[in-house]
Amino acid sequence: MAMGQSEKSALRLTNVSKSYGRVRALENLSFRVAEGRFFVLFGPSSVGKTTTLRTIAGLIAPERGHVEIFGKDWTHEPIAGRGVSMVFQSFALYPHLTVYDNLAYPLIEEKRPREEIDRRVKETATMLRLDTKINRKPNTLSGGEQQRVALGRSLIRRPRILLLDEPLTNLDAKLRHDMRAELKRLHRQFGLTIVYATPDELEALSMGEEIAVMRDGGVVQIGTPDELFEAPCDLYVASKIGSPHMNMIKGKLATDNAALESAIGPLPFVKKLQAAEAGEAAVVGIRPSDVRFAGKGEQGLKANIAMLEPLGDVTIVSVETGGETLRMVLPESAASGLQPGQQAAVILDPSKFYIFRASSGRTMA
Ligand SMILES: Nc1ncnc2c1ncn2[C@@H]1O[C@H](COP(=O)(O)OP(=O)(O)OP(=O)(O)O)[C@@H](O)[C@H]1O
Repeated sequence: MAMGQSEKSALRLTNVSKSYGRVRALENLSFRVAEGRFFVLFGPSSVGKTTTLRTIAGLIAPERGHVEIFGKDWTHEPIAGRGVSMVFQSFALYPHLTVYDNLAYPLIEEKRPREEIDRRVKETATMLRLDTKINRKPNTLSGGEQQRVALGRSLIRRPRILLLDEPLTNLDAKLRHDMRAELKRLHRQFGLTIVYATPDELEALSMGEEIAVMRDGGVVQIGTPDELFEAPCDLYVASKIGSPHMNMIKGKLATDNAALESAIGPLPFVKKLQAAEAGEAAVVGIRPSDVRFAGKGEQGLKANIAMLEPLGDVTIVSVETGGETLRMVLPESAASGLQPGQQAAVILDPSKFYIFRASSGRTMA
């Protein structure tokens, strides 16, 4: 989902760089977020997600680059007036205050009239389904309810952009699931622009309308979940998007550039590669769902079944062939009866190959 020309940008970062002493946290970071979009910053720990959010919020001034919010350059402007609110990973509620007073706090700080505060607290509590909990203290609430109060404290300011820094990390699996749905509902209902940082692939793919995959303080690729899954720009993105992860087979290109010579044998391509050097080191990627057992009369790669992981409706089957382990995803019914140690023949569908240049990791085909 590339941003259309007609779409208004809520946020635009251009070549933002920021260091902490010798640590380069952000390096020429650029991206745009359209108004109303659920935008995810996705990447492992230390790639710079929190630093990015803090820069947008105005808590950090970058050394280089620009931060524009709704068309205005805020790079060197104060925090107030940005219309941006941030929910931190370790949200801290005031333990001695009730839910009502926790929600009211930002408006009291803004010295709003009492009637307005009362109305907005009640509105926000209803919106977050906290209306029956309004007189409780935080320590009598569940983790999910506490998280909703923290969210409410941000939303009550009516931000134009909401920044969320790994907000579900401290919740258990069931609550995370519920909160994902809740956040999607809030986003749809109120048309908020959200920038959501997470190292969790499932969160990124299930909530993000657009995802920026980050590495080393920069953005590697931006796209919808489908775009990142279908057309990863390099090995890094290919290995981070899709579960179970893509199988990667190393080798070198055959002299005619029409196959990979690998430890498991030659893997012929559907089409000869252009702009490749014969003998060049390359990697073939194939999704576990595109590996299957050979049918009767079909010639497949000789393999041994190494491990079975039943997940309910599907089973992940790991097979060993030529010193490589390949994962396959099979429907439960197709995996029943399989045993570790059994011999099998597997087929890799060449029309589903991703081919990467080993030196740069970039996608070649
Ligand atoms: N105040 C600081 N002083 C020094 N180094 C810092 C500071 N804050 C962050 N860093 C470093 O900057 C880099 C980026 O950190 P950042 O917190 O932005 O990453 P992140 O992607 O949010 O990670 P996480 O998922 O663990 O929160 C890291 O190497 C981190 O150690």
